[in-house]
Amino acid sequence: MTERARSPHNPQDTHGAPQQSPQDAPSVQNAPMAPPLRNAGTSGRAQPDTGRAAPDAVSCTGLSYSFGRTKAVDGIDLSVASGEVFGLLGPNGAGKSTAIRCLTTLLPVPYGMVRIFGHDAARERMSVRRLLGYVPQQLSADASLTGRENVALFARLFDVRRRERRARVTLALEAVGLADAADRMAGTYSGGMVRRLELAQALVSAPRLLMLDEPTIGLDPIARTSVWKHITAIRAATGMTVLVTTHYMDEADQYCDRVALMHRGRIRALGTPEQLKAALRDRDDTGHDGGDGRAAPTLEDVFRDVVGGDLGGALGGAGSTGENGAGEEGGDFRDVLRTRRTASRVG
Ligand SMILES: Nc1ncnc2c1ncn2[C@@H]1O[C@H](COP(=O)(O)OP(=O)(O)OP(=O)(O)O)[C@@H](O)[C@H]1O
Repeated sequence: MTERARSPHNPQDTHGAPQQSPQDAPSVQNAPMAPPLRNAGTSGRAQPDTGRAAPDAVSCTGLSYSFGRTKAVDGIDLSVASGEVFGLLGPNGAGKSTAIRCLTTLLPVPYGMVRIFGHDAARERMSVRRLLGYVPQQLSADASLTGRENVALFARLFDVRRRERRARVTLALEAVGLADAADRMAGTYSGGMVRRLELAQALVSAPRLLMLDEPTIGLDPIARTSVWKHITAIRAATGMTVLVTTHYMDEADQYCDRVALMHRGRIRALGTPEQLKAALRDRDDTGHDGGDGRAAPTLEDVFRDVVGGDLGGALGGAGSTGENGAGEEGGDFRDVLRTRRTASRVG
C-alpha cells in the first residue's frame, strides 16, 4: 500500500465558503444512487487521459460546503490512493456525510476541487458517477421486494447491460453472502443482512470506488464484523477502492489502511492508524506510552488528543452495541429503518 500520509496532525485553514441555504442545495435525503453507473473498470469509457501516472481514486483540495450559516465542510484536503480502504472518521455532525456527498456529486462543489480518478466532480459529473458505488446512510433497500429484486432494480438504474444483469445480480448477492436468502422478501432480513443487501446494490455496477456512509451504524458487533468481512473480501478480490465514513474508531483501526480524523468540518489528523497511535504514544506528556503498564493508545485516544475534550460520548469504540441495542444480527428491517431515521435526525 502506498504510504502517502501527510503529518499526523494536520489542522486545516479556514476557507471562506459562501453561505448556501438548504433550499439552494439539491435534496439528497433518501436519494437513490445516481444512475446510470457503468462498469467503468472494464469498459474503459470513463478513463481519464493516459500517458501519466494513474491518478488517485480521490483527490480533493480546499473542499468547503455550507448549509446556510452552518459550515458543514470547511476546507478539507484529501487524497485516497487506488485500492486503499480509507476511513473518514468523526462524531455526529463532523461533516463526513456532507463531504462524501460532494465526492459522489450528489451535492455540488461550491468551493475547492474534487477529482475522482482524475475526473473533475464539478464538470464531469456523469463520468464520475460511472465510477462510483454509493451506500448512503439512509435506507435504500425496499422491504416489499426480495433481495434479488432489490439488486436487480439497481442493476437497471445503473444501466448494467441487459444480457449481463442476471449474472451480475447473482454475483453481487454471492459476494455479500446473501445467495441463500436472495429470494426472500427484504422485509424479513436482519439488520446485518439489510446492510449487506445495500452493499450488493452498490456492487452490481462493478464500481471502481465504493463509498459507504456509516456502513455499520446501528448494528451489533457480530453484524458489524460480518459487514466488514465482506467489504474486506470484496476489496481483496477486486482491488476496488473503498472510502468509508464511520464514528466507530475500533472498526477504522482494524479495517482501514489510512484514516482522516474529522471534527467540525475540518480534518484534524491523517495517517495510518499505527502512525497516529505511535505519534501519541511517543509523546511525553500524554500518559500513553504503552511501555509502563499503562494501556497503549487507541484511535479514540488520538481523536480526543487532537480535538481536546470536545467530544463527549460521541465516538463509538470497542464494545459499542449500536444505537438500537439490536439483537445478534442487528435487529430486523423495522429496527434498521428506525435507527437510520434517528441517526439522520440527530446528525
Ligand atoms: N440538509 C441539511 N440542512 C442543514 N444542515 C445540515 C444538513 N445536512 C447536514 N447539516 C449540518 O451540517 C453539519 C455536518 O453534518 P453531516 O451530516 O455532514 O455530519 P456527519 O459527520 O456525517 O454526521 P452524521 O454521521 O451524524 O451524519 C451538521 O451540523 C449538520 O447538522
